[in-house]
Amino acid sequence: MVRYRVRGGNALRGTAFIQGAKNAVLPMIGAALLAAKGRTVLRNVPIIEDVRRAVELAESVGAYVELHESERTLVIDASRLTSAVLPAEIARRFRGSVLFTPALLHRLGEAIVEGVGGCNLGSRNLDFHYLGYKRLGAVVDEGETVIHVKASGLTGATLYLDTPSHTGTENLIMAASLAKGTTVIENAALEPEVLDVIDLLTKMGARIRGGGTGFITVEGVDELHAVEHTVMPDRLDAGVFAMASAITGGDLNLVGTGLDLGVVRYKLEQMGVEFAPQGAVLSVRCERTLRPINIITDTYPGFATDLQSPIMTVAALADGTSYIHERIFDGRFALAGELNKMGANVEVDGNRAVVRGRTPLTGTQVTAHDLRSGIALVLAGLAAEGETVIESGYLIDRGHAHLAARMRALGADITREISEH
Ligand SMILES: CC(=O)N[C@H]1[C@@H](OP(=O)(O)OP(=O)(O)OC[C@H]2O[C@@H](n3ccc(=O)[nH]c3=O)[C@H](O)[C@@H]2O)O[C@H](CO)[C@@H](O)[C@@H]1O
Ligand SMILES: C=C(OP(=O)(O)O)C(=O)O
Repeated sequence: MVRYRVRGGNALRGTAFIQGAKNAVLPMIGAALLAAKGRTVLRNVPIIEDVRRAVELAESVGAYVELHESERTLVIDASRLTSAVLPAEIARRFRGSVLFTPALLHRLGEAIVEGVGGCNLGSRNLDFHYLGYKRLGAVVDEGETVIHVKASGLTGATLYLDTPSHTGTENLIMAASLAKGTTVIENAALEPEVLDVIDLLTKMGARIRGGGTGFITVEGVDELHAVEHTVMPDRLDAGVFAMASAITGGDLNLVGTGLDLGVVRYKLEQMGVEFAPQGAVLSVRCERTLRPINIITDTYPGFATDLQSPIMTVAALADGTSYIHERIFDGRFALAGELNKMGANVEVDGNRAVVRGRTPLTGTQVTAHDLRSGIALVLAGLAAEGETVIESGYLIDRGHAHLAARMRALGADITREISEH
């Protein structure tokens, strides 16, 4: 059991180093398995539990993988894949496991998916993935627990996503990259991480046009080769550090190549947070009482659902009533009950929440129900009086690298503990 212990009241000051993006590196590990020769090198890899699970999963299908933690570098040799099975005990522990299917399909002619994990956020369907594979010529056998996808070569087709699924877009681009002929993906996801994956695949030899337009065309090629790529910075990690600066009255300099917080920055500015880009560094501070905010989550370039829980904590500390409308997932308000235990006043009605601030927060024992509610509780702990103990800290470690050490370096009083129970 991992738990985080936070004693609130310290302002966070200094330079925060933003990790590489979880939601870019996971599809990249899946993409590396498409290369039948050579070694792929991924740099700026976040040392998070999801990456460790992805390494285990890649090894379980026969890839040779080196994770050089202090160099934040992965070396992946997928020249000898030996198993088409994505075993339940690893695959059920992270969502990114879904991104291994295209490589197994192309390299071994089948993928046997024993399970897919990820944050528990209500329904998380995969129908767009499987419908897409079918339209490319695969046979998909959806059993009670195991899904078997088979194909002796894929052929390009026109695909349409009902909503622009993030991993769905990545999977269908990977599947189309080695298919015969042209594939068109309509209503594709626009997320920057998807564009970073397209950059990697393009370096590998894939022919992909239209990234970022919602309308992607892929001309299939015969093979993809192993290359080197640097993972983009994690805008969710950056958003969390910006919020930590804001709610503690701190002053942080965020460092992460080409960091772009988009709408998150504008929403925090509406709340009174000041951002000052200084060349490659983004400074964040807040010297005034926070104003309340309205948030509607959406696919990119809308407000990212993954920062909805963290901004709920910020809203609880703002002076007035904030409104949050969650439009991506139907079960992403598990944070509300935990925040209320700390003294917040959050009322949930379906996919809408009303946050009445400002209420003083007091430390107590709380539970992370998913990665982002976990990090939102760390934020609450930083601003609370007394000690906050956050159970189920593994969920936080799924997505944030060396969190306690990075926050301690900025003045936070936070420790990460491991116990038997
Ligand atoms: C590893 C990774 O990149 N995870 C991210 C990815 O998850 P993930 O790719 O799983 O999220 P999707 O964009 O696919 O899902 C968004 C919504 O679409 C629905 N849907 C999706 C696919 C499908 O085939 N059918 C369907 O109905 C889901 O049930 C959900 O309600 O995007 C989410 C939304 O930005 C983020 O919260 C996750 O951090
Ligand atoms: C929902 C998330 O992750 P995953 O899709 O990996 O479960 C997240 O990062 O908040």
